[in-house]
Amino acid sequence: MDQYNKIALKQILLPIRTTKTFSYLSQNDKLSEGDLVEVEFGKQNLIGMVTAQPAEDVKNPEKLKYISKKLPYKFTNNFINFIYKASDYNICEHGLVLKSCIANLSGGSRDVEIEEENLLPPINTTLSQPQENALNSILSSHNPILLEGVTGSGKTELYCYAIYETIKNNGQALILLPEIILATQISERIATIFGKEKITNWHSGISQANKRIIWKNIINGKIKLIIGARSALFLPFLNLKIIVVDEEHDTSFKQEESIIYNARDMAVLRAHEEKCKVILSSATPSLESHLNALSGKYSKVPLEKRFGKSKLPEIKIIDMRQNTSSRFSWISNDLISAINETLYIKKQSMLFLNRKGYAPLSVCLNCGYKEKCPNCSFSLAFYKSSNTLKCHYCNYCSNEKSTFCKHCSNIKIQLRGVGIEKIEEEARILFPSARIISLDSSTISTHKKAQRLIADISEKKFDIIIGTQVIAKGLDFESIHLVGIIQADPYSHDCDIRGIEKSYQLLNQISGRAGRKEQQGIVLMQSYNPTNPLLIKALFNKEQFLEEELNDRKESYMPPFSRLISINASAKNEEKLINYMNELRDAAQNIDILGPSPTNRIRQRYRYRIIVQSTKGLSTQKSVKNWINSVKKPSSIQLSIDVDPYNFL
Ligand SMILES: Nc1ncnc2c1ncn2[C@@H]1O[C@H](COP(=O)(O)OP(=O)(O)OP(=O)(O)O)[C@@H](O)[C@H]1O
Ligand SMILES: [Zn+2]
Repeated sequence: MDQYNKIALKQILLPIRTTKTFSYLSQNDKLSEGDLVEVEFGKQNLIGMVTAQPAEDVKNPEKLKYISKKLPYKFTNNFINFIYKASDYNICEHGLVLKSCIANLSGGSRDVEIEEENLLPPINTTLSQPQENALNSILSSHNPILLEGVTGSGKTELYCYAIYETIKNNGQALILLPEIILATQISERIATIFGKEKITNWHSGISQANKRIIWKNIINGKIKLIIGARSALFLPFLNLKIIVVDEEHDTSFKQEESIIYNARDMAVLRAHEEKCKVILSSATPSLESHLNALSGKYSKVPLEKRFGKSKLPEIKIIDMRQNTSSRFSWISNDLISAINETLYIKKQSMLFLNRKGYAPLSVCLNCGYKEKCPNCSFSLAFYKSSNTLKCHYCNYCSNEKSTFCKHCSNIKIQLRGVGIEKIEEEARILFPSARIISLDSSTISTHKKAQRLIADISEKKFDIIIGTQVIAKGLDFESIHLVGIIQADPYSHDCDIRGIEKSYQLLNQISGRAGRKEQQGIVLMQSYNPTNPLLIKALFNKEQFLEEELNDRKESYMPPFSRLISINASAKNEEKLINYMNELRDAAQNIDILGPSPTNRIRQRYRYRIIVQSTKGLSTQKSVKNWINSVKKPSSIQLSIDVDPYNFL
C-alpha cells in the first residue's frame, strides 16, 4: 500500500443515473470538493465532480484509474448542496441532477470570454408610489417573496428594478418564465431597460456551442442576467443573488421527464441554498404559495391596482343556452357584436379556447364508438388543416379519416366538440375582412417565430388573435380591447385535484390581456352554466374562492396541506405490471398509499399508479425510496417517481 500514500483517493460523482460515487486516484492532492474532473468510465470519458466523501476502502487499489484531467471549473458549496437537496427532494439520483448541471460542458470547447459589464444604464421609467413601496418591501425582505398583483399592475416592471439593484451590486440574476412567447416578449422589454447585449436567454433552442459559452461565462460570474426556461435553474452561477419566477402558478414549470421536478419549488430551494432573494410573481398564485404566504413562510407583497390609468376589464358572462340563432355557431351573437365593435374602433380582439385542432372527437352516430389512438387510450382529434386525426399524447397521426365506423361499419360519423381551427373557420366567415391569426404551441415553437408574432401583433397586423393557453400568459399588448373566452365553464376533473384551481388561474390570466393601457377592456365569457357559483366566485370574488378551495383541500387532506408522491409504472405486458405493483403495495409499511390503479395506456404501454399521501417533510422521501428499493423491479417495467404530481392522466 505504501506507494499509494502520496497519492490521494477521491470519490467522484458521475453524471449517470446513480447516487453512488466512484473511486479514482489523483496525484494532485489539491483537488477538493466541487472541482470538475475528467475520468475514464468504462469506455467513455465523463466529466465528474469531486465530492467530500471519505475515500472508500478499495480491495484492489492497483486496478483503480487515475483522474485523467482537472478542469478549470469548480462548483460552489451552495450549488453542491442544491444538487444534493434537489435530488433528495425529488427522489432522484444525485448523478442525474449533476448531469443536468454539466450537460453542456462536454464536446469541443472554444473559450469565448465575454466582456464583464457591471454598470447598467439607468432605468428610464419611474415607479408609481405603490410600486415604490413594493420595491422597498422586496429589497428588505429575507423570506421568499410572493409578489401578488392584479394583471397589468406592473409586476414585471417592478421585478426589473429589483434585478437592477442586484446587478448594480455585482450579483447575478435569473428570471424563469413558463412559455417561449412570454420569454421572448419579456426579454425584449428588459432589453429596453438594460440593453440587449446584457441579456442572455437560455432555452432548448440554443445551440450546444452557445450553451457551452454561456455556461462558462456563468460559472466565472461574467454573465449577469439569464432569462430562461426551467433548466436554467441548473446553471452553475458563481454569485446568484436573485431569482424571479414569473407566473409562478403555471403548471408548465413542472418538468415531467428525466428529472421530475417543479421549477418553482426548486427555485425556492436554490435561493435558500444560495442565500439569495427569490420572487414568485403572479396575479393568481398557486394555492401552495398562497398558503405559504398565509402562514408567514413567504412575505406577500401586494399590488392592488393596475398601473397608471389602466383599469381592470369589465367582465360579462354570456349564457350560451340562449344562443339559438338559426345556424349554430361557437361564437355567440353577443361576442360577434363585440368583435364588430372592436374592429370598428380599430382595436384587437383575442379569442381563447384551450383546444388544438378542429374537433376533439369523431363519434359514430350509430354505436357511439369514438375513434381512438391505436397506441394510447385517448380519442383522436381531427385537424382540418392537414385532414388528419392526431393523438396529442404520442404524436400518432392517421391520414385516413375514416368514412365509416371501425366498430359497426355505419357511415354516419360526426365530429364533436370544438378546437381553435373550427373557431378560426367560423371567424373567417363571420368577419371576412378582418385579419385573423390562430396560435398554439406548434405555431410558436421557436424564439424566432415568437419574435415575429409579437412584432406582428404589436404592429396591429392582425385584428383577431385566436389561441390556446400560449396566448393567456403574461403577454402585454397595448391594443387588445376585447377578450372572448369560448368555453369558460370551470373544468373539474375527478382525478385532477387542481382542476378548479387551474380554471380559475386561466380565466383570470386570459382576462388580464384586455385593455392594458388607457381604455378599459371587455371580457366576454361564454358559458353553458352561467350561474355556476364556482365560475362567479372565480371571477368576482377571488378571496372567497380561494378560501373555499383551501378549505376543501384541508378537509380532504390534499396538497398544499399534505404531500402526494405518485409512483408511476408502465410496461407492455399488463400482467407483469400488475404483479409488480401488487408486490409494491404489499411491501408498503408505515406508508399511506392509494392504489395501485390503472391509468391511461400511452405509447403501447400500460400504466399503473400508486399514490403516497403523507405529511410534508423530507422523511417521506426517504421512506419511499427505501420502500421502492425493497422490491425487485423487472427490467421491462419503467418506473418514475413524481413528488408533488400535477398530472393525473
Ligand atoms: N413604472 C412604470 N412606468 C411606466 N409604465 C409602466 C410602469 N409599470 C408598469 N408599466 C406598464 O404597465 C403595463 C403593465 O405592466 P406589467 O406588464 O409589468 O404588469 P404585470 O403585473 O406584470 O402584468 P401581468 O400579470 O398581466 O403579467 C405595461 O405595459 C408596463 O409597461
Ligand atoms: Zn397515441
